[in-house]
Amino acid sequence: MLGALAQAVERLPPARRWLVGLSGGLDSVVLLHGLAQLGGRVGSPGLRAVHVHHGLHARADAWAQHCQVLCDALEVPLDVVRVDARPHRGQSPEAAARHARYQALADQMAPGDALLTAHHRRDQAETLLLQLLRGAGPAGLSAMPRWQPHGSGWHGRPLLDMDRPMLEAHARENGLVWVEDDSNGDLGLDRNLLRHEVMPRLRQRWPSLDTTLARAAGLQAEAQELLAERAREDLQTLRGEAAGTLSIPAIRALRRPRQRNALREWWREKGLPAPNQNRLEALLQQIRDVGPDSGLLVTWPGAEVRGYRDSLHAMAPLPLLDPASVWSWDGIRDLALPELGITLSAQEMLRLHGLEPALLEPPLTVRLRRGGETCRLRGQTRILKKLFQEAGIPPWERDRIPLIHAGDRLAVVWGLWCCDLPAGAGRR
Ligand SMILES: Nc1ncnc2c1ncn2[C@@H]1O[C@H](COP(=O)(O)OP(=O)(O)OP(=O)(O)O)[C@@H](O)[C@H]1O
Repeated sequence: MLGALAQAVERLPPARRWLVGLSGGLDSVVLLHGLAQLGGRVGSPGLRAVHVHHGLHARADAWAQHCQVLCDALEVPLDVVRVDARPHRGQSPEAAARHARYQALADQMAPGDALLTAHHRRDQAETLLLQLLRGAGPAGLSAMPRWQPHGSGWHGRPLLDMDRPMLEAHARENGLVWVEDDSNGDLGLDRNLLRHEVMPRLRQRWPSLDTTLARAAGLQAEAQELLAERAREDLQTLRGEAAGTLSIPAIRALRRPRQRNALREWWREKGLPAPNQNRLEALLQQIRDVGPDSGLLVTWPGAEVRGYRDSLHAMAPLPLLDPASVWSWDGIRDLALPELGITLSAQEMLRLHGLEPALLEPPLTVRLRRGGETCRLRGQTRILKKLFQEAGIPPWERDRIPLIHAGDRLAVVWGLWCCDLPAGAGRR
């Protein structure tokens, strides 16, 4: 096992430090033990273990304690991180725990760190089958890569080419002790049903099932890489006018499979979840049918796509805002507006607008657009809506732009215009 592990880690990118995700189960105990044994080699990165305490199981404290005993014996530092793994509406408890776990593990990573988990070949085979049963395409059927970017570094799986019996043998030979999670026996969970009932039956007939399925996953990963390459090429020609947008007419000119392929890559690059098949088809239909400015909008959990003029915009769902919101600003200290994703500062005001906010007529208030606002530009009074239209600002952005008022006058449309001020006021 150690020889295979040494080879596997040599194929991983360099790292300053390895953080091992230690559940206390057999797989991660073997991984940590193996890495600790290799640790004496010249040039090995520093080693640290992280145990995520989900607080969900009656024995959760005992698992954390078990990890501590093991790490003390191996002289590997351990961090026990507690997380809130309560599921959101519509989320399964397993998905919530998994999400909280990977977030907590990513939070522990410093630049140059690598997260290592103990997924092995059987996990890979199960993942492929689960994805197949969900109707996944090549991206899902690629299952788990040997490594991928994660947090501020990367996430590697050095046991991915190893069989479970090899890990068990290593544990036996070294007298390792591990904990069993009794939820692993719950056949109500899809993965457990596959693991305990379906795969053993398949393995009787096809003894090298795990290797064969892992090979199929590798072939899918290769096909997916080519699709992603094609998508990246297509995205170059699809770029819309505004940064990060796509041109609707250019998308229309592609055949449907290429449209789908390019859009999936676009969401992936933006870190947004892809929609399910129904939502994707609804979007493609709107792309085909809507005219400019007819309000293309398709939403799904975690993302929304909107059309404005000829461009397609994708974003995380916009939080609802109260148009009556008013913030007061002293024009000196930074004013964070998290609902708008903006922080106002005197320095930024000077940079963007050449204005010293503290010199504006007090009190300074920040408001949102309610309709009917005007701004004097170069001596001419203009309706704000018209200015937004001329500048091509999409409607959903217009309502989120801070409007800084000096007394009762609109003085600054943040990032865009500085409305005419009485001679000399506020300007440096
Ligand atoms: N509580 C935990 N704390 C730290 N690391 C963990 C914890 N649970 C699991 N891990 C790491 O994640 C690996 C996979 O664990 P497990 O198979 O239970 O995950 P899963 O829920 O099936 O999801 P996935 O396989 O997608 O991570 C483990 O081998 C271990 O390295």
